[in-house]
Amino acid sequence: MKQTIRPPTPRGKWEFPGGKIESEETTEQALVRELKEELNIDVLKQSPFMSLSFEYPEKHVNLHFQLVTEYSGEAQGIEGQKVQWFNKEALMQLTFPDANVPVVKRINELL
Ligand SMILES: Nc1nc2c([nH]c(=O)n2[C@H]2C[C@H](O)[C@@H](COP(=O)(O)OP(=O)(O)OP(=O)(O)O)O2)c(=O)[nH]1
Ligand SMILES: [Mg+2]
Repeated sequence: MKQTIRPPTPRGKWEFPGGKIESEETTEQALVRELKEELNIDVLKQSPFMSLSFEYPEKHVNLHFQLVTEYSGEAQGIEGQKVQWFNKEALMQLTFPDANVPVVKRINELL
């Protein structure tokens, strides 16, 4: 069974690991950097999974979700955050930020 990892959040909901793309970076480079910084893993293979825009009351976000199919190392919450692997059934029971609803739906359908 395919599993998906999510890291913690200061915002009280489960989130996928990741963060803001810096101005000189591609999406792929940003993911490699963020997963090293947040989980101490090295991403070896990734591909686009879904992109979307969402309006929170306080901000607009453009989110690019990537599917990581190969990595080395063992995921750890090295920034002190809670990290856990969930299978798909457990994933569907979690509470995510509102912007994540379409991606969780697509995980349910495709993975
Ligand atoms: N990482 C992550 N961010 C998400 C998700 N869903 C969602 O709406 N967001 C939003 C929240 C934030 O506005 C933005 C990502 O910010 P972030 O806090 O992860 O950024 P970062 O790692 O660069 O952290 P920082 O240095 O700015 O503290 O995207 C998600 O599943 N994962
Ligand atoms: Mg982050």
